[in-house]
Amino acid sequence: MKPTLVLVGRPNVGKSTLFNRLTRSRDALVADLPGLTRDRHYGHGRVGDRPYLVVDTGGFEPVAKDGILHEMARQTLQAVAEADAIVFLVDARQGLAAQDKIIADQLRKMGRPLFLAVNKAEGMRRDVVAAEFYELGLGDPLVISGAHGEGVHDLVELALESFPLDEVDEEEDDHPKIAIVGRPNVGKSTLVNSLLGEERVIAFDQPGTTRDSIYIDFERDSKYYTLIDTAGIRKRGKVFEAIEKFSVVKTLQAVEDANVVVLVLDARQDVSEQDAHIAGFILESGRALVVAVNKWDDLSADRREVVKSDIARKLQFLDFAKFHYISALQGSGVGGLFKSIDGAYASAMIKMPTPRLTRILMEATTQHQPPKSGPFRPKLRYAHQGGSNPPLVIIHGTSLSSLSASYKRYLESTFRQAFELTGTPLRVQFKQGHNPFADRVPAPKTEADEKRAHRQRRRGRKLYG
Ligand SMILES: Nc1nc2c(ncn2[C@@H]2O[C@H](COP(=O)(O)OP(=O)(O)OP(=O)(O)O)[C@@H](O)[C@H]2O)c(=O)[nH]1
Ligand SMILES: Nc1nc2c(ncn2[C@@H]2O[C@H](COP(=O)(O)OP(=O)(O)OP(=O)(O)O)[C@@H](O)[C@H]2O)c(=O)[nH]1
Repeated sequence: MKPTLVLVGRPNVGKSTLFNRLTRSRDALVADLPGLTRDRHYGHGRVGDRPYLVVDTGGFEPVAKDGILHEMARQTLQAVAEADAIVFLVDARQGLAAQDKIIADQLRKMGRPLFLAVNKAEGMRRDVVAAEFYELGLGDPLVISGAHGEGVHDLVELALESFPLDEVDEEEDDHPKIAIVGRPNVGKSTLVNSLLGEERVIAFDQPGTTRDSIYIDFERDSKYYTLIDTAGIRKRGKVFEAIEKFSVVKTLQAVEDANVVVLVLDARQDVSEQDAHIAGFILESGRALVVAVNKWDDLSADRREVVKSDIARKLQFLDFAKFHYISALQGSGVGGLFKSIDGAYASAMIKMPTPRLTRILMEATTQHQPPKSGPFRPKLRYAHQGGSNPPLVIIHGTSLSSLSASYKRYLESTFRQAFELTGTPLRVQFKQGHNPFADRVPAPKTEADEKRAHRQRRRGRKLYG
């Protein structure tokens, strides 16, 4: 599982600036999609060959006793408690604030690995900046500038140092691993009950046994599925109960771990910022997706039309996914949900043979040539599959850097149609072949090579000259 870094600190210390820097490389992947919020709080980061997840906890007001700030503080504390490493940001320019001490006290109690980062320190002397923050008793302050990227790499490397690199899970299961996610109160537990309640649950740990077992295997219509548990689901009598409430960190990790994500929305409420953040994260992760708009029973007929179009507009960037309008409470629409889960899983795991991919590519370029850019026309030579879940198509050729975004989209949708993909993103990558002429006369590398090449040229002249 990827380690999760959680950024905490009082408002305005530079958390979102740092967050953006840490997740920036992935941003390009999902940039400019209509409806996708730019102001995100969850994302993917990578340092060297180490991937990790980042959570920006937003403005943290630890003293709020009730209301929305209190609720935010509660969720922040939970994210912090579940973090693999906490990065606590303070502001070098403002110096040590009273609120920093309150937050530090709370964080210390969590017993998680904790890194104190003194931010906005560009152009300042490290030792001078660090000095006053020793008082927090959190060890050596790490002096950084999120805006300028100074010290950021070292900070992340240090924070991730003690986590083993994820070994790649080679063993491929042949059934979907499903994560059911959504913000608090949309009906996830009710849906889980309607799924598991009537189905044969194959392995289920009874109350009181290990809290770490997060996979629940079940069978439905003679097919196997694994549910990734985000809320510590336990069986009590006839029903299943969630022992924990909504958990950001577990949600993110479940999405990473799943093949297919079921995003649950509440039809009675507008698509919220939190819905959009979770949706954006799912998109970025590349997982297959089915959207379940829940509590549909509670809506009048004309209200339903309004809600449908509103959701479609706001979540336009998820248009590759199937949307289902369900009632978890009444168990209606759940069968259809499973059809889409199966379809999305099959699409996500599809095998695309090189000859077929290349043939589709050739047909596509014959129908529409890639437009010339400058003196060269991009030449697309062949395509092969580079991965699954999401399926990745790698196209090789020359002058590929001048391919336009719209031409890339054309290719993507051609592959998507040819393989009838549903419910999964498809990624297309372009690999520039090397210049074929450069390979003909390899450049001499050593003095001995140079002499050998010289001899060969002379011999060649004698023979043919
Ligand atoms: N000089 C300097 N300014 C910075 C740096 N990082 C962030 N800032 C500035 O600090 C201000 C707050 O930055 P944000 O990233 O929005 O801070 P935040 O902690 O996310 O704030 P909240 O969302 O209110 O919690 C902005 O004006 C940033 O431009 C830095 O490394 N150096
Ligand atoms: N009308 C209606 N109410 C529903 C439906 N599904 C769930 N609810 C109600 O919505 C409320 C929240 O449902 P939960 O299943 O606890 O929601 P959750 O997403 O698991 O909530 P957290 O555990 O807080 O993340 C409960 O009162 C449910 O009875 C539905 O299909 N229709």
